[in-house]
Amino acid sequence: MPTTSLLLAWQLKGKRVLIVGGGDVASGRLESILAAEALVTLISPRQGLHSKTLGLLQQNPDRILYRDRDFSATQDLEGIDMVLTAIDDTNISRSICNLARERRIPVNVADIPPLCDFYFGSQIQRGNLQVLISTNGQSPKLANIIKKQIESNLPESVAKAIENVGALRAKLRERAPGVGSDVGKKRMRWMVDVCNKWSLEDLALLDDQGIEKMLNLGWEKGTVISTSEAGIPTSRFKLPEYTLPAVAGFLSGSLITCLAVIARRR
Ligand SMILES: C[C@@]1(CC(=O)O)C2=NC(=C\c3[nH]c(c(CCC(=O)O)c3CC(=O)O)Cc3[nH]c(c(CC(=O)O)c3CCC(=O)O)/C=C3\N/C(=C\2)[C@@H](CCC(=O)O)[C@]3(C)CC(=O)O)/[C@H]1CCC(=O)O
Ligand SMILES: NC(=O)c1ccc[n+]([C@@H]2O[C@H](COP(=O)([O-])OP(=O)(O)OC[C@H]3O[C@@H](n4cnc5c(N)ncnc54)[C@H](O)[C@@H]3O)[C@@H](O)[C@H]2O)c1
Repeated sequence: MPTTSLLLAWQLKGKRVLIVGGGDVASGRLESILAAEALVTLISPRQGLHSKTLGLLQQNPDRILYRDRDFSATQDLEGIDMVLTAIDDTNISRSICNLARERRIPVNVADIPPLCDFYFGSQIQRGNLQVLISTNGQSPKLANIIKKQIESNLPESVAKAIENVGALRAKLRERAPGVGSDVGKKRMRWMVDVCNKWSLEDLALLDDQGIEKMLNLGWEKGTVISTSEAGIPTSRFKLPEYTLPAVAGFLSGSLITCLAVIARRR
């Protein structure tokens, strides 16, 4: 078995991230870092900025501290929690990496694995769902292809189901607060039962009234109610997505066979 990476969901909100470079790759890094609500320092001469980097700079003037110059010195690393470089000069990248490591600041140098404390991966995002595909540095392009395969198999309802379960959990915590206590154990058991009993499609249909019913009629009595008890239409008898193409395929196949038989008889 290969040595693996530790995959985590890094909470960057309010942390300061330094991005060195403003080209195509840096623009992707910048977009992801802004989505994580980090504070960004971007160092890159204006004339080399990619149009996407420029657009993000213009849209987020309060969240990006922009320096229109090359990376200069150790002062650029003061107060920084994470360093990302995406420049086309390996020697400068190596020296920035060394400076960051001396200060124990995690660093990623795009495309140079030995200079990375962590790798980026191919990402799927659907609302609060994030999936990271990493090939452990072996093949970024395959990571991108695998991402598309996973994406095409994700149910439509997944983002909504996650959002609704998040709302249910928040309401449950208001009703039964406390951490690490017996009520905490009961809460967790009940949430596990809800997620096991209700399908993703059903959870995606849950509304505020349904949540109230689940809590009043279910949680309070130590049980999980059904979708009909919660007053939401059941999705159980929905035809699977592949039904229509399968039926169409079967019918056209039968038609072609019939025509072939008729033609042969003539
Ligand atoms: C996933 C993605 C995320 C992102 O960067 O955001 C990402 N690379 C992407 C694209 C991509 N990169 C390259 C190609 C050309 C095809 C090819 O070479 O295969 C393509 C495809 C394309 O361009 O279409 C070239 C390349 N990349 C690295 C090396 C060096 C080496 O392997 O030694 C070389 C060779 C340089 C050379 O030959 O000179 C290294 C890394 N690239 C990583 C991430 C990390 C490992 C990810 C993993 O574990 O899977 C790692 C280790 C470090 C890092 O940069 O974090 C993003 C796709 C996002 C998406 O679209 O879904
Ligand atoms: N991991 C990946 O997904 C991936 C994919 C393609 C390329 N890359 C690598 O990422 C690097 C950047 O690629 P790109 O296409 O964005 O390059 P690019 O040439 O478009 O952009 C480089 C940027 O860095 C800036 N720059 C150069 N020296 C600088 C310095 N000393 N200080 C601050 N800014 C400086 C330039 O002005 C420019 O904005 C390359 O080394 C490339 O090999 C990585």
